[in-house]
Amino acid sequence: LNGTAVTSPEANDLEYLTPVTIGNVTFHLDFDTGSADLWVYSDELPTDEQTGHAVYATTDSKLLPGSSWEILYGDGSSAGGDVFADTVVVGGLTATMQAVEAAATLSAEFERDAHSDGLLGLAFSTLNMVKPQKQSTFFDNVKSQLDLPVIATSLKHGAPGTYDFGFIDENKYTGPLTYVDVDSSRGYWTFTADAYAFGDDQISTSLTGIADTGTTLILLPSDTVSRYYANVSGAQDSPLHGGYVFPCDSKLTPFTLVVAGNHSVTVPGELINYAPVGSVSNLCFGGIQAASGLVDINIFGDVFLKSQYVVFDAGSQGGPRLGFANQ
Ligand SMILES: O[C@H]1CN[C@@H](c2nc(-c3ccc(C(F)(F)F)cc3)no2)C1
Repeated sequence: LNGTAVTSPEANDLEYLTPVTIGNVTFHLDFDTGSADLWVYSDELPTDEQTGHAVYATTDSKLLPGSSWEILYGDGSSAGGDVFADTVVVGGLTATMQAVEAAATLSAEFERDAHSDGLLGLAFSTLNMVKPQKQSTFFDNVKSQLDLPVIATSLKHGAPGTYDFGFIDENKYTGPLTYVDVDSSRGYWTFTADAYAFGDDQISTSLTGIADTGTTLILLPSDTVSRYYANVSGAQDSPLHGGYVFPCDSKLTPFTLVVAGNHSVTVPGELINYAPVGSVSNLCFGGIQAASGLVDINIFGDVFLKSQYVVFDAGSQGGPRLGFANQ
C-alpha cells in the first residue's frame, strides 16, 4: 500500500500544513524532515494556548507510562510533554501504535503560530526526543507497508503540493532524477554538494547541509551569503529586518548546487525573493540567509525544495540517498 497527502502553504510559504487523523480528530501538522517527533497541541496546555488549534484529548488516550519529551528547534523554539500510543492516518496510510507526543508546554514562538496543530517528524528515528526510550517516526512505522521505503516531496510556491509515501510519481517531475548519498549518522537527511554557483559565478567548494522541509529558507554560512548578495544591487544585511533585504523588483541570481559529479540542482532567482518585509516599503526579504548560531549545519529548506521533486530514499537500493528532479 502507498499513500499521498496534500500539503498546503501558509502565507508566504512560511510552513506547509498536512492533514493527519489521530484517533478520530484531524490535525494540520508541519511535516519536518529535520526532526523525528510527532507532537500535537493537547488538553495539557494552558487553555488559552489551545485556542484555535485542534487539541489532542489525552484523557481519552493510552498513556506510555513514564515517557516524556522535550524538543528544541533550530530557531530556538521548544515544546515538551508526555507520550501516548494512538492510531495515526496520513494519506490513507495507517500506523496503529504510533507514539503521539502531547504538548504540555510550548515556547512563545509556537504560541504565535496560529495555524499548525503540531509537527510530524520525518528525519531518522535516532533523532527522536522521547525519554527514557526513543520512539519511531510515522515513516518508520509504515515503511513495511510501502512498495519502496521512500518519501517524495512536491512543495510549491503559493499552491498546494504533495507528500508521496512508498512510490515515485513520474507525473510530478521533468527530466532525470539525480541521486546523492545521504549521511544519516546525525539523524538528518544530510548530503554534500561538490560545488555550488551563484548564477555563472562557480564556487568549487563543497557544501554540506540537510534537506529540511521544516525550515522556510536556505540557511548558509554568513560569508557565503554575503557573497551571494554582493551580486544583488541594493541588497543589504538589515538588523531591523533580521537579515538580507533588497528592492522587490531586483533580479535575483539563481543558486545552483552541483551534485553527483556534474548534475546541477538550480533554485531560480524568483524563488529567492522570499516575501515583502511589510506593506509600505518596497523591500523584500531574501530566501537565502545566514544560519544562526544555534544551527551548526547548512539548511536546504523550503525555498530550495520548492524548485524540485525530492525523493527521500531510506534505502531502496542500499544506503539512504536523496533524489532531485526539476518540477
Ligand atoms: O530544528 C530544525 C528541524 N527542522 C526545522 C524546523 N523548525 C520548525 C519550527 C516550526 C514552527 C515553529 C514556530 F511555530 F514558529 F514556533 C518553530 C520552528 N519546524 O522544523 C529546524
